[in-house]
Amino acid sequence: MIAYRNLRVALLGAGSVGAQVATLLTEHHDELASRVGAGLDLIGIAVRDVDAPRTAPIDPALFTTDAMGLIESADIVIELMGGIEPARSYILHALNSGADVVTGNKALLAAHGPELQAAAEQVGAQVYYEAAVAGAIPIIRPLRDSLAGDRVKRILGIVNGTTNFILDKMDVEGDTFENALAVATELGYAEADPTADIEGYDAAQKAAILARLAFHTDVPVEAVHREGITQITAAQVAQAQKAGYVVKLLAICERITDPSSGIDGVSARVYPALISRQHPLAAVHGGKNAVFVEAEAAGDLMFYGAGAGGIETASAVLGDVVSAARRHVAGGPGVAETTHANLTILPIDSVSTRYQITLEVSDAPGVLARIASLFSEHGVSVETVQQSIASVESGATRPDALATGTSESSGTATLVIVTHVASERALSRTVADIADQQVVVRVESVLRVEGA
Ligand SMILES: NC(=O)C1=CN([C@@H]2O[C@H](COP(=O)(O)OP(=O)(O)OC[C@H]3O[C@@H](n4cnc5c(N)ncnc54)[C@H](O)[C@@H]3O)[C@@H](O)[C@H]2O)C=CC1
Ligand SMILES: N[C@@H](CC=O)C(=O)O
Ligand code: NA
Repeated sequence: MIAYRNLRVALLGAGSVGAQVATLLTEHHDELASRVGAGLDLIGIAVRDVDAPRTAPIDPALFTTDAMGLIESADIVIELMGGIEPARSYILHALNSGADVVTGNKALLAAHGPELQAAAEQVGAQVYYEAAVAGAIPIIRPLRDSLAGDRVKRILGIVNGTTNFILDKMDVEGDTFENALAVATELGYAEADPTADIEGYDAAQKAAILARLAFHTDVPVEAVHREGITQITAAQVAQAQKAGYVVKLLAICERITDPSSGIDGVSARVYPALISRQHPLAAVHGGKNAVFVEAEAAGDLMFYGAGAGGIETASAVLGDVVSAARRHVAGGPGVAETTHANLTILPIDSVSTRYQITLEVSDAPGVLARIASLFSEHGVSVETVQQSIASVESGATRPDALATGTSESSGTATLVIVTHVASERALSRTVADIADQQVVVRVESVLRVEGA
């Protein structure tokens, strides 16, 4: 039985996600009302242009350009416009007007999360943002609530659908980067400016949000080390495949200790990395996302599903709307988010991981021994070395002459070296010294190997 008055819901933005939220709120009105114990009435949708053509069947009477007026009449405000302003001002206005806020705006949360949380706390309201990380996948609540009694050690996340789609198409179909990006954009995965996806900004925003929840520490998005996928070539993807790896853009949030200073802290970083084809994240194809959480007591957990897409993301938004509505009905404060741990955010130099280094070197006796000695001088232990040798006449490859030092060729060879865990500092010094060697034609790539 529904005893509580109907709750007034305002929606800001009617794009890919907003239009789906409006449709679901309307079509599922009675079902949602019985779950919440109160009707959820969509009272208006703030848009830029009330006459713009819409693909979703939404009552045109709901559209308004008066966002502030709409916010002031609402119990729950759903922000799905994206961007920093006016979204930030609208959300602050909503909180100060006593409304709870639901948003999917990771760019805003990564840049102004602490300000919004403080504003919510001050008035006893709450900001809900399950849609902001990994779309439909429940990951905010699991980190904030389900794992609140555990200690998270590390998160490895595929949190950007666009880049996973591109890398997967290059891996599975041998597609080009450009073509795969065009398809991802057509499917509605990419941000309005896809630079946010392919240069890793979107994943870095999500990493900042995840690290904050996992380690109870504010993590400014500027402190997240970020590398995108634009430097990844078809040749690297093919070589990874041959070696039993797959290239994925990973967001990594980890408790680490700096090997030089001994400072204990948090690393948040985004880069394309190799992971073994045996790792569960290797099976995340297309635009799907997955977040692999390693916790002290729970062990390994993986959260998998649709990280992007209008209707899929609308599911996460509606879940938050129901939570907000239930809190209105039941009363009481919002769920606390703590940042009391206040850990140091460590730079990329403090990280230790495994690496794959690909070199083009002179095909001459003694070269391998020289390269190996440089790794050893810097304390970087080598796990495997593979080589192929380009024939000067044909350009074809033949295996292994360089290892035995028997080649008389004046051509070049490709060396693929995988290290054991080494510090980023030691590795970059090693690579700098290698690049200075006369026998080294070029350092083709240095990729981190994650997931061990
Ligand atoms: N599309 C997706 O798969 C996902 C999107 N998100 C996030 O959800 C939010 C919405 O994303 P989309 O729906 O994809 O974006 P979109 O670009 O399709 O829709 C945004 C809508 O807001 C409108 N808008 C912008 N500024 C406005 C203003 N000042 N007043 C009124 N309307 C305004 C735009 O005209 C547009 O119709 C973003 O923060 C995005 O990062 C999160 C997870 C997945
Ligand atoms: N552009 C993003 C959309 C969801 O956050 C992505 O590709 O994952
Ligand atoms: Na989510």
